[in-house]
Amino acid sequence: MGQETIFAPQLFKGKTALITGGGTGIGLAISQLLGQLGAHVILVSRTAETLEKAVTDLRSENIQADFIPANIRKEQEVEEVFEKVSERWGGCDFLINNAGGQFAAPALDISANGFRAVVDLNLQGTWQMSSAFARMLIENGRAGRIINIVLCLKSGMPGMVHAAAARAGVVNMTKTLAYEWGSHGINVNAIAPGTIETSGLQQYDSNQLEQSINRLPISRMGKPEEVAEAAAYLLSPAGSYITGTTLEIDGGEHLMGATNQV
Ligand SMILES: CCCCC/C=C/C(=O)SCCNC(=O)CCNC(=O)[C@H](O)C(C)(C)COP(=O)(O)OP(=O)(O)OC[C@H]1O[C@@H](n2cnc3c(N)ncnc32)[C@H](O)[C@@H]1OP(=O)(O)O
Ligand SMILES: NC(=O)C1=CN([C@@H]2O[C@H](COP(=O)(O)OP(=O)(O)OC[C@H]3O[C@@H](n4cnc5c(N)ncnc54)[C@H](OP(=O)(O)O)[C@@H]3O)[C@@H](O)[C@H]2O)C=CC1
Repeated sequence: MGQETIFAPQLFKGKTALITGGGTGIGLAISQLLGQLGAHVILVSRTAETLEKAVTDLRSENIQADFIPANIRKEQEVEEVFEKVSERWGGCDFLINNAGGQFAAPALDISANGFRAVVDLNLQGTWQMSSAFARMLIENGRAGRIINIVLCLKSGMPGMVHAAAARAGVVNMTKTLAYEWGSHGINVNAIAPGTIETSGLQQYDSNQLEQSINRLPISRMGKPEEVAEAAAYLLSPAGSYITGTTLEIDGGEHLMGATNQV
């Protein structure tokens, strides 16, 4: 069955993709699509039960899927992920840094530790994964691609200052690493989703979500599958000359200016 796609069935045959947060929402849609296009997908997140269920479902569609439970905030666990990937499957070609999130709160209600937690997950975690992935590729003389899933940054994100700061850091990290690692054959890009219909949105006020959706040029929520198609494009041969960019998949939200998230 699988997801509807414009891409050819065996586009990613012979490729291996590691997807953080690959067991839920946007990450699961990316795992599903890359898998159905022939890639071996390796799902990474903290909750083994969620990953196990996702992998069982993917395998039932003849997708080659595996999982490694790990917390991307923990440097040692990240190192172990890549040791396992190298030992068990001889490395991988694509890294999708999708794991992330935050809590909505006015800036004055965010403690130093609250700010640190969000930066640690979204910026430090993404860096640790990217760095370990690039080292593995470069040691093996292998090319690769990285996609960082960020946020639609608009002109600021009232109610999410920690996430806005962390993701802006990832956007600039994307450009900088694209520059530094281009000569190693590693393309680095980001995707900035707008409001995408996943269970991750349950923590937000539904009235506020509705208001922000209503004002969009394309006035509906995005689907995780629409983000997955963009990821497949960037990972495909069509994306071979694209690096350092951030692709907005947001129904035009980036045109709208800031809205309050709390
Ligand atoms: C229009 C809306 C568009 C939205 C677009 C975006 C959508 C998405 O991103 S969907 C993604 C969905 N998933 C998530 O966002 C969940 C992610 N959240 C988390 O995983 C965690 O909350 C965390 C990583 C952000 C923090 O985890 P952890 O380190 O375990 O946090 P602690 O519970 O230990 O707390 C640390 C620190 O933060 C303070 N804190 C936690 N929640 C709040 C809150 N709601 N308001 C204020 N402060 C909060 C907490 O009190 C701790 O601080 P101290 O008390 O000073 O120690
Ligand atoms: N939905 C939306 O509207 C938007 C989402 N995004 C971003 O897209 C990404 C996916 O979000 P979405 O699918 O909606 O929400 P989900 O909550 O389903 O996805 C978050 C994923 O990240 C994983 N994760 C969280 N913390 C860690 C950690 N420390 N180590 C490893 N994995 C972790 C979670 O798994 P586990 O708990 O098992 O660790 C989960 O699978 C996030 O980065 C989110 O911020 C951006 C813009 C809009």
